[in-house]
Amino acid sequence: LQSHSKEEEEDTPITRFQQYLRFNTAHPNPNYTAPISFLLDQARSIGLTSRTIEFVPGKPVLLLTWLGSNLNLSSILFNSHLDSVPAESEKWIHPPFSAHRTIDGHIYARGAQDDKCIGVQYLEAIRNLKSRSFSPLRTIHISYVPEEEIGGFGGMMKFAASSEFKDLNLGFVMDEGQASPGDEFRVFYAERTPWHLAIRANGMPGHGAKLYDNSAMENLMKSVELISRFRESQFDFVKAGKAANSEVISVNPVYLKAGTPSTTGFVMNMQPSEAEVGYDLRLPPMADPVALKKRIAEEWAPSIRNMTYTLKQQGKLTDHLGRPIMTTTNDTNPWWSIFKQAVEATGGKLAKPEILISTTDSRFIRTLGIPVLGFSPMINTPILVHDHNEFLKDTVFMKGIGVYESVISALSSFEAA
Ligand SMILES: CSCC[C@H](NC=O)C(=O)O
Ligand SMILES: [Zn+2]
Ligand SMILES: [Zn+2]
Repeated sequence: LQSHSKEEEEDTPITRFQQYLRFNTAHPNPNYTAPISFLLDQARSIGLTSRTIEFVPGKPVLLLTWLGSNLNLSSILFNSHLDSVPAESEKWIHPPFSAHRTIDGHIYARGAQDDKCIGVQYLEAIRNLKSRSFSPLRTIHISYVPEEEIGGFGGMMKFAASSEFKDLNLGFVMDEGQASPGDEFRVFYAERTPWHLAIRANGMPGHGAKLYDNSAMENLMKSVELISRFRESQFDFVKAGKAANSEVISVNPVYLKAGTPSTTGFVMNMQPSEAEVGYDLRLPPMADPVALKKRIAEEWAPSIRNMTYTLKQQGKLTDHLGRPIMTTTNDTNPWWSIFKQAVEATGGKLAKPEILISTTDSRFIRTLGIPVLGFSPMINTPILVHDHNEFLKDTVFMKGIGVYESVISALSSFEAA
């Protein structure tokens, strides 16, 4: 593979994307300082004002602004996160922070799709709009937040609850979406509620050779089987084509903890007195959380089998009446119509709006009653979020800039509401 060394010395949207990708912002030790100083340089060269706010020490939020001509109108925000999930370097074909560009234009990096692409595309779109002397009616903000990948609690959760956020007077927000393997752009209007469930079993310990009832392991495994059956029942809806992955409840085991450690591994002739399993659960907006809680208490972790559990809901996805929060995607929401037309004006097509399978920072903004659409303009691209060998093709990245030019100019020119 030949590298594009000559081009990489130049300053182009692609090389700026590569530069941004080379900052290692992966957990557990994301470097936030270097990418923010890079973004500040970009903002200066484009002519955007900037502010850095640290709601949590060492976890900066960067806010860039292009003032509109009518300050009475609500403003619009384009959000992305600075951080990434870890990458297992040795399992990648190109190092995850090299941003290596192959001869056929694939740019490999952790964060290439999730979600450093949009962070740079927003800026490049604005750079182009400015060079065409476009002038926005509404103020345009761009935010770069930390900690999204670990729940947003030290990032967007704090930002969205701040007076600084309130003062932005936002009417509409765009945040990350997901790649589309087909040729229609995907757009997201809601998310699933994430729950972290830990189930513990307690029982009499005993000799490894003895058959007896109600050991911790036996009881935990009973629950694991029950949960697997529930998981299958949900997955069957998906496999039968009756629901999308994001429209059913997912429950996936993420850790198992049991056994009595020894110097060589585990004590083999002891049945332990404690065992634990952890699950990642996701509830679509139409699921009944009360019914699921009942199922957990009565079937998955019943006290009559000496079981206990802890359930942690990762942020609220309901309004003050307990209703799930979804952004309207029909003509009663003018922001939706403008967005849709702006994408179509570039020759693009939008797929049927979806619920996101995972969770993003959008939930903290939707709970404030502000409409948010999740969108990352990547078509004909495999979905590689959190996977090995995450990449984005240069041509796809460049087309996305054009899509945002259309979207940003249309939304910021919207006069009513
Ligand atoms: C528990 S909220 C964590 C947010 C995270 N976001 C991206 O993957 C997710 O797991 O969906
Ligand atoms: Zn993301
Ligand atoms: Zn992610």
